[in-house]
Amino acid sequence: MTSLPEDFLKSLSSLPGVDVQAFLDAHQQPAPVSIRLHPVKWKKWAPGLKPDTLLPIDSPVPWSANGYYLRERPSFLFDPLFYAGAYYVQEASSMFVDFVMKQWSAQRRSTAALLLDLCAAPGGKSTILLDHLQPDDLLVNNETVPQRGQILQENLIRWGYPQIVLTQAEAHYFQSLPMGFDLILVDAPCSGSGMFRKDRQMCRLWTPGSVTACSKKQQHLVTDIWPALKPGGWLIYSTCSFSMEEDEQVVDALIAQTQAEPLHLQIPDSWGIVHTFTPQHRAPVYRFYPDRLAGEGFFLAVLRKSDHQTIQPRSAFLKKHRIFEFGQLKNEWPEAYLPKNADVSVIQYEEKTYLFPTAQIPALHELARRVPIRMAGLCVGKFNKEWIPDHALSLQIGLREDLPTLELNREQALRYLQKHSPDAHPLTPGWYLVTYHRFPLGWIKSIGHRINNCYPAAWKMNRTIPEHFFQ
Ligand SMILES: C[S@@+](CC[C@H](N)C(=O)[O-])C[C@H]1O[C@@H](n2cnc3c(N)ncnc32)[C@H](O)[C@@H]1O
Repeated sequence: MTSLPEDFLKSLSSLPGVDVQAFLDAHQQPAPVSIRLHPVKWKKWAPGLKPDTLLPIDSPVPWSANGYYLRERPSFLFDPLFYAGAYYVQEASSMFVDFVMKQWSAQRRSTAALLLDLCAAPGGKSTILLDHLQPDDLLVNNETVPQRGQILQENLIRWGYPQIVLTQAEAHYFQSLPMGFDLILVDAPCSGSGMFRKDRQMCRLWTPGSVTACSKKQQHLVTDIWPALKPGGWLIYSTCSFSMEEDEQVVDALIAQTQAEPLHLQIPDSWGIVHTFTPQHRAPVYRFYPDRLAGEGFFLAVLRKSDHQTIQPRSAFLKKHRIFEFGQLKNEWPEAYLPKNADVSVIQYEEKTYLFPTAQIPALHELARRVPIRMAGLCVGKFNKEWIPDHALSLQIGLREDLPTLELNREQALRYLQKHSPDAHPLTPGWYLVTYHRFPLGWIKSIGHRINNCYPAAWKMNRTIPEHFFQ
């Protein structure tokens, strides 16, 4: 039995569109399990393979092109496909961002769009935004908590798109950028009531005080980031809280301060999403209740900056040297691994070489003087007489399909992820891609009599693999 916090129960009947008894009943049911498949990797590496031959797929998530409910919860941590970035384990309601991105893509005007995920870790919604990018677009993924930034980095490397920058900055840092963002997602830190069913810990942590504190922080986040939005740009605001203080009231406060234009989304009634309005400005907003649909608690609103508003970059102390130093564009292209592609350029920092969208190099120059950057682009490796491939290159969506490969079964793949060297017949010296059901997992290097496992030590799977995985 999940018992919900008493103060939360008192506020329950005042929530828009809630059916209190059905809501409480739903909290005694298990949360559905869902994943989002990688749209590029399945087509590229396993074009003839049906995902349901490898995963217990049940039915599609109605509002997401690649989202599926599963019949049961597999041991994701012991599934090599998870490490290959073949899918992302994601709660179904939050996949609604996929639907919103489809609407944004249909009306976008910029050819090289700049997007910001302000509160990005662990990266679930960043992977949704990435699935909607054109080759010349760039997604800036921001996270202020360093340890969470590390997880974000790993998840984005696994997803394999080069159009990324990872930053670690408070929202106001972005106000001095001259170019502005075409789309900003603020998936705000919140009191987490929407996760009560999925994560019982949230019931213990929730207090009325946490709602008030989160509401204050959320209002700061949206008002601080609003100036960085281009005229005509969209701001998607979302939380996994049911409390109006964190949802409707934040939207109303932003509209009062900025004349933001709320956007209406056309959604079928059959999806079970509650379409309601904010009390003050009557802005359309979308609520997800676990008794009305197969998903957890979620709230979302979309606000547009009017075309008449201008972007006035706040003056900032610009660093004479870039905060983030990256080198000149390199001529060396890792042709042995990636077909040459004019959409992507090769930049260098800290001895390593990264792929980065060519059209966004000027934006990277601007960012680098204002915002602390953790990573820009996807690492391909080091050029030292020959290419020494980086782990991130093996997970890249653009990787060549004709590379020397060693295909592993599940037991061998799990042992590879634990950094054991594969037992294989002697291989001709050189680099090999290690695959599982053809999905790349990483590199090995044969030096003739021995095979070196090049999976990153920091990513090593340390858990003991239960015996039944090997039967
Ligand atoms: C709800 S989570 C984001 C989940 C993420 N969008 C996803 O889909 O995987 C909110 C994140 O905001 C981060 N955060 C907290 N304070 C922040 C701030 N001032 N600016 C940006 N992010 C912040 C938290 O550390 C947390 O990782």
